[in-house]
Parts: sequence; C-alpha cells; structure tokens
Amino acid sequence: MQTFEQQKEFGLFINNQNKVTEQKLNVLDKYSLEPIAQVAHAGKNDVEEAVQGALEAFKIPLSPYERYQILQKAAARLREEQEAFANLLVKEVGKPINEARGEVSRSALTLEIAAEEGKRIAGEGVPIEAAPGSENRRAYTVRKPVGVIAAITPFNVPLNLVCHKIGPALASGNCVVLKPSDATPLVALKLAEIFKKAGLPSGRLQVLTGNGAEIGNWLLENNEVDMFTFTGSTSVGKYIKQNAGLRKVTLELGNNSASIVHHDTNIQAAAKAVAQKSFNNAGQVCISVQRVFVHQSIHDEFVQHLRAATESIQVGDPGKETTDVGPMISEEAAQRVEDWVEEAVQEGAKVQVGGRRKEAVFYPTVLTNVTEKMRVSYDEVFGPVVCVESYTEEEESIQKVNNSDYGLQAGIFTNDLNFALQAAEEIEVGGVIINDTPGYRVDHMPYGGVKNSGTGKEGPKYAIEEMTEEKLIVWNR
Ligand SMILES: NC(=O)c1ccc[n+]([C@@H]2O[C@H](COP(=O)([O-])OP(=O)(O)OC[C@H]3O[C@@H](n4cnc5c(N)ncnc54)[C@H](O)[C@@H]3O)[C@@H](O)[C@H]2O)c1
Ligand SMILES: O=C[C@H](O)CS(=O)(=O)O
Repeated sequence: MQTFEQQKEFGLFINNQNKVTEQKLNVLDKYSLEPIAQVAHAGKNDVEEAVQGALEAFKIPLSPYERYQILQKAAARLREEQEAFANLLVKEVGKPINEARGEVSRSALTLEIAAEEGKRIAGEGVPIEAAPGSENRRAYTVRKPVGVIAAITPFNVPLNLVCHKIGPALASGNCVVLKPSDATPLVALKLAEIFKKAGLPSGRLQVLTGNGAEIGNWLLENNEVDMFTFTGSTSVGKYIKQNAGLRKVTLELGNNSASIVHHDTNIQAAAKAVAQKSFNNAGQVCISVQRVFVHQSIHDEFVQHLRAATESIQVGDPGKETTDVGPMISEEAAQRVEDWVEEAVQEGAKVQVGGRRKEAVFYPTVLTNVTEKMRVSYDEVFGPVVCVESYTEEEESIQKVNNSDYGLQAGIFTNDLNFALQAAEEIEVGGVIINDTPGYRVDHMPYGGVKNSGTGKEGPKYAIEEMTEEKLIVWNR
C-alpha cells in the first residue's frame, strides 16, 4: 500500500472512506510551480452525503473522556509525523521548513489544549430562587454541542488553523464538515487520516475538497448545518454571514496590523521584531506587521535598523534549512503585491529595501514616506511589505492605528506604562501586545478581531464557547 507521501491522487474524506470524484483539482508545489498531486472536486451530492454522515454520527454521542483520548492520540501522531507534515507544508504552501516545523508543533499543541478543554465544559448554578415567587426553584445551565459545524479554512496556516476548528469542535461533541483551501488541501487530508487512526468514529470529521464558492454555497443551502466557522478574507466572511440566516457564525478575517514604536524603546530590538513578523510566511499572516508608526525623533534610526534586519533575510527555496522567506501562494498573488508597491511609489512612497519579484517570490520590502491614503496602508497587503510612517504626539499614533477598517491585533513598543495602557485601552482591536508586535499569538489565548476582522473568538476554550449552546434547566421542587 502507498504511503500518503507516495500518493498522487486523493479522494474526498467522507465517513472515514476515500471517495474519488471524476473531476479533479491540481495542487501545485508553490516554489517550483509544478503539480504535486490531484485532489477530488466535490459536487453537490458529495456535500449532501458529508453533511448527512455528520448528522448521523452526531446521534451517537461520544463521552468527554473518549473525545479527550482521540484528540490526544491524534496530537501524539502529529508529533511523530512532524517531519512528513512539515515537508508537505513546504510544498503546498511554500512555507520555509523551519517555520513549517513550528506550525506542526503548534498544531499538536492546539489539539492537546482542545483535548484538555473538552474535559472542562461546564455550566453554572443560577440563583433563581432570589426572585420573589421562585423560592422553591433551583436552576443551573449546561452547555450542549451545536451539532454539525461547517469549517472553512484559508491557505496560509492550513494545518494549525484547521486544528483550531476541528480540535474544539470535536472536543465539545460536535461533528465537522471541513472545507480546506483549494490551494492547500493536502495537510487537511493527511490530518483526517490521523484522526481515523486515532479512533474517531466515521462521520465525525468529513473533508471536502474542491471549489470554495460552490461548496460554500451548498453548505449554506443545507439546513442540517448548524454553524459556520470561517477563517479567510473579509469579503467571503461577509458573504457567509449574510447567507447563514440565524445559524451561529464565527469569522476570523482580514487585517492590516499596526505597531507603534515609541521613542523610549530599544529601537534595534523593535526593528528586528518588526522585520521578523512582517515577513514570516512571506507576509501571508493575518497578524503580520503591515503598518508601523514610529516616533519622528527615532524614525531614521529605526528605518536604518529595519533595513539592516530585512537585508539579512535569506529568500528562496523553502525546502532549504537556511531560508527565511519563500514564495507567496501564487505568482498572481506576488504580482498583485508588486502592483500595489508600484502604485505606492508613484504616489510618493520610497522603497528602502526589496520591491522586486521573481515569479511567486516577492522580496521583503520596507516602504517609507507612506500615507494612510495609499492602498499598501489602508488595504490588507497579505504579502512581505511593511510601511513606516512617523508621528509626533502619542494620541496621534493611537488615531493612526485606529484609522483602519480592520482590528485584529496591534502592538506597542514603549517603556512608558501610562502610554502603553492608554493605547491598550483606546486601540480598537481584539488584542493589544505591549512590547512586542501584533504578530504574537500562542494557541490557548483568546484570539479574534473587531470591525472588518471578524466576530467571535478562537483559542480552544473560547471556540468551545462559540461551538456550544448554553441551556438553562429550572427545577420546580
Ligand atoms: N483572522 C484570522 O485569524 C485569519 C487567519 C488566517 C487568514 N486570514 C485571512 O484569510 C485571507 C487569506 O486567505 P485565503 O486567500 O485563503 O482566503 P479566502 O477567503 O479566499 O478563502 C478562504 C476559504 O474560503 C473558501 N471560499 C472561497 N469562496 C467561498 C465562498 N463564496 N463561500 C464559502 N467559502 C469560500 C476558500 O476555498 C478557502 O477554503 C486573508 O484575508 C487573511 O487575513 C485570517
Ligand atoms: O494568519 C493568521 C494566523 O491566525 C496567525 S497564527 O499562525 O495563528 O499565529
């Protein structure tokens, strides 16, 4: 029998079986741009079969401890197969090997945290007897799984962001129909195999590959789907919310993260941190640093350090141990970033480093003289580009951060406690990171945005709250 790595054709994963379809989809190596495999292209019937199978599975409950054991086994297996998963991420995402290993180890941790949180799902006592006339009553709440959850995920972190959905969903007793990104479906299929080996009963996790808009619409039309958990672009997120009716929706969407760098900070350390978190995964990270507001008194020194840190980055083949930045997800994506940078330059921005492209590789780029009217500042670049602007007053820096349609996370580098806490209070985002970049995330923290960055939280404990319904039970004694 072929190993997963030897296989060149992959079916849908429905009811723990491989289901081949006539129509197929090519998956490319993102650096060589050569096809590496073909995956199935789900039709409407396949989507219905997957949802029906999930619904049937939901009728046979698993105890919290059984779910815990399965998730722990899957996590252990993920750790054992770290290198195989990492190599797959190198190929289908173009993610540098060291970063890919990091994603696999975070993914295992995400499943482990979900396993633990699944044992702690609890309601609360409600002092209902405090109401006049209710003296003889007692009340408490319990949390119930919603049922069948459609999970739709993006290309950029295709293993850990899948684990952030299926981990909490399975831990809380739900069944999941997963639709991974068309560009990066292989790690999701390999993960499903791991869950099968870990003993997950048939139907609790279904994986549908194919066209996002088609599968998305068929899932939206299917009333047996109880909830949508989506990570991806703001436009698709809005579409799902508009069409989900009264069903629950969690949306983790786009962003153009900002960092404030105040004059009292360690300038070189801040510049190094910004360079690292602007360019990892070729800037294709939703909390990538895109906008940096630097106090005018340290602007030039900061830019000098940022330029030096950027120039030292190794760009190229993601399979090489020494590579820091690999290709973007496609040549078109890199071309789009090149166009936006050229447009900014025509509008007066200055390229300090980078600004050039070779096929799907866009070189890490630092722009200065950027204004908030430029697309590279107000829109989501989702590429290896960082824009530096200056400010003079503290309040002005906060306003600049808030002058955005997005609000996922922001960062502030300062030793002034009052300024840090004032900024933390006033910045309109889901999370403020003091003395680090907005790119900081660990997997058990509450994570999610405001404004066009979405609604609802992830991090297993918080995702479980989204994926369960609170139910009140009142006993008239
Ligand atoms: N906030 C977060 O936590 C977070 C994390 C990662 C990525 N993102 C965002 O994701 C975006 C990049 O990822 P992407 O290009 O894969 O996003 P995308 O919106 O193009 O695709 C995301 C997923 O949605 C599917 N899809 C496409 N059209 C659909 C439709 N009409 N209905 C239902 N599903 C549909 C795709 O096939 C894919 O699986 C960026 O905007 C980035 O900021 C956000
Ligand atoms: O792209 C956004 C991700 O949520 C960031 S992370 O990989 O989870 O840190």
